[in-house]
Amino acid sequence: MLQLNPLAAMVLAAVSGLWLLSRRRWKSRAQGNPLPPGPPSKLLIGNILHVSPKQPWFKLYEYKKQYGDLVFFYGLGNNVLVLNTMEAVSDLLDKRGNIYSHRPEFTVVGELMALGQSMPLLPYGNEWRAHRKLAHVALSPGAVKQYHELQEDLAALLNKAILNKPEEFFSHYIAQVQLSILAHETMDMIGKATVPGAYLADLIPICKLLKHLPSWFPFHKEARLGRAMIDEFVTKPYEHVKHDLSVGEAKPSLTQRLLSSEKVEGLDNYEHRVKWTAGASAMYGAGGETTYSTVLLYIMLMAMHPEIQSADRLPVIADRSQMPYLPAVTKETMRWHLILPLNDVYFKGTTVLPNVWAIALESDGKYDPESFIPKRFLDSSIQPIDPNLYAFGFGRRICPGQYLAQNSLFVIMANLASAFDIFPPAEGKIEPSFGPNLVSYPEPFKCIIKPRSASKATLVESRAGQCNV
Ligand code: HEM
Repeated sequence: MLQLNPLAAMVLAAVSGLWLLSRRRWKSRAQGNPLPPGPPSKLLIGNILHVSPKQPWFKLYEYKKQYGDLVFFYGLGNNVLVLNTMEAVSDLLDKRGNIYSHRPEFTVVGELMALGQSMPLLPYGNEWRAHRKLAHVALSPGAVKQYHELQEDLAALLNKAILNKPEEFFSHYIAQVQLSILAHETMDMIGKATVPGAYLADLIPICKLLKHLPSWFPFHKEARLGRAMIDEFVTKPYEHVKHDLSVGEAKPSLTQRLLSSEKVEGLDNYEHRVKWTAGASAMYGAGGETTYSTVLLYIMLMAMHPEIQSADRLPVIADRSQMPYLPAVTKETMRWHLILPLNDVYFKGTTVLPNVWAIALESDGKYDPESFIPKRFLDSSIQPIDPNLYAFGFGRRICPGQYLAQNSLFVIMANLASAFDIFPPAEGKIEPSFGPNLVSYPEPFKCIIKPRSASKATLVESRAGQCNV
C-alpha cells in the first residue's frame, strides 16, 4: 500500500479540498446562481488572489468602481463578500447583526498565540457577550466621564512635551500613554499577524492542519514567542493595577474601574475576564495605536494645511459643542485616511468585509473626495456621511471604546490647535505614506511645531504644572 508522509498527505488533502470547493463555486456561477460580481476567476484558485494581503483597500476601491456595490471573491477555501455602500453595510451588519457578528478564525495569532480569548477575536457567543458587558461598564457614554480629567491632563502633558522638544513629536504620545517597549513590540507583532492572509494557515482553511506539525517547525517557535509576549502584555498592567488598588493608589483606568465597581451580575470567572477585556481594549485602542495614529495623522494634515489652524485658549472636553470647526477637522481627518481600514465579520463560511475605505471616498457631490477639506462637514448644502458612523465599525461588533476615543481625539487636537502652529518642514514637502499593519498609521514625517505666542507657551507650562498624573 502507498505510504505518504504526514506533510505530503496534508498537501494532497489540501489540493483535493480546494479543487472540490473551487469547482462548486465555478459551477454555481456557470449555472447563473446570483453571486455578486467580481474579478475573473480561475479553476482551483478562483479570484481570491485579486485581493492583495498588502493594503488591500486600495485595490478594493478600484473594484468598487468596476463591479459596483457588492463584490465577491472566492478560492483557496475562502469566500469574501465586500460591501461598498453604507446602505449595504447597514442592511447586513446593523439590521441583521444577530447573524453577521462572528469573526474569522485566526489559527496562528488567535489559537496558537492565544489572542483568541480577547474580545476582538472572540466568536459571537456567551464569552464575547461577557466581555462586552464589562467593556460597557467601563466605556459607556456615562462611564467615560470619569476619565475626562485624566484625558485633559494627558493632553496638557503632551502639549508640554511638544513645547520642550517639538522635533520629537512622533514619540511623545507613546511616552505619554506609557506604552513600554514591550507593549510597542507586542502591538507591532499583533498588527502584522492580524492582517487577513498574514499566515498561510489563516488564508487557506485546510492549512489550519499545519498547527498539528511537530513543535520544532519554525512557525510554532514564532507562535510560542508571540504567545509569551501577549501573555505578558495582558498580565503585567493588570497585576500593576491590582497592586495599586491594594495600597489605595490606583489611578482611573479600565481595570481600576472594573475591579473597584460591583461585580457585574451573572459573570463568573470575573478576574480572568476583566484582565482580558481591559487587555483587549488596551490592545485595540486604549493602548494608544488607534488614537495615537489619528493624532499623528492630524499633525501631518495640519502641517500640510497650515492655513486652517486657529484658537485662543486651552480647551476642555465640555467646550466641544461651542467649537464647530474642530469637530469638522476631526471628522475630515478620520475620513481622509481610515486608520482601521479593514474590519471583517464572518457568516456561514463567508467573510463579510465592509469596505469603509470606499465609503469614506464616496462623493458628497461638491468637494473632491480625495482632498482634505474640513468645511465639507459644515456646508449645509450637502450631507456627507459622518465618519463616526463608519470609522468605529458596525452592528454588534462596533467599537466599545468609541466614546473614550472621541473625547481623547477632541481634547488632544483642541489643545494642540490652541497652543501651536504646525508648518511643513523647512526643506522638501510631506509625502503622506502609511504602514501596512491592521492599524494603518503614518510613516515618520518631519514638520515644524511652534507655540502660537509667548503667552501660549506660558499657559502650556502652567497647565501642565497642575496635572495629577
Ligand atoms: C480613534 C480611535 C479608534 C478607532 C478608529 C477604533 C475603531 C474600531 C473599529 C473599526 C472596530 C471594529 C473592528 C472590527 O469589527 O474588526 C473596533 C473594535 C474595538 N475597539 Fe476600537 N477604535 C478606536 C479606539 C478604541 C479605544 C480607545 C478602545 C478601548 C478603550 C477600543 C477598543 C476596541 C475593542 C475592544 C474592539 C473589539 C470589539 C468587538 O470585537 O466586539 N477602541 N474599534
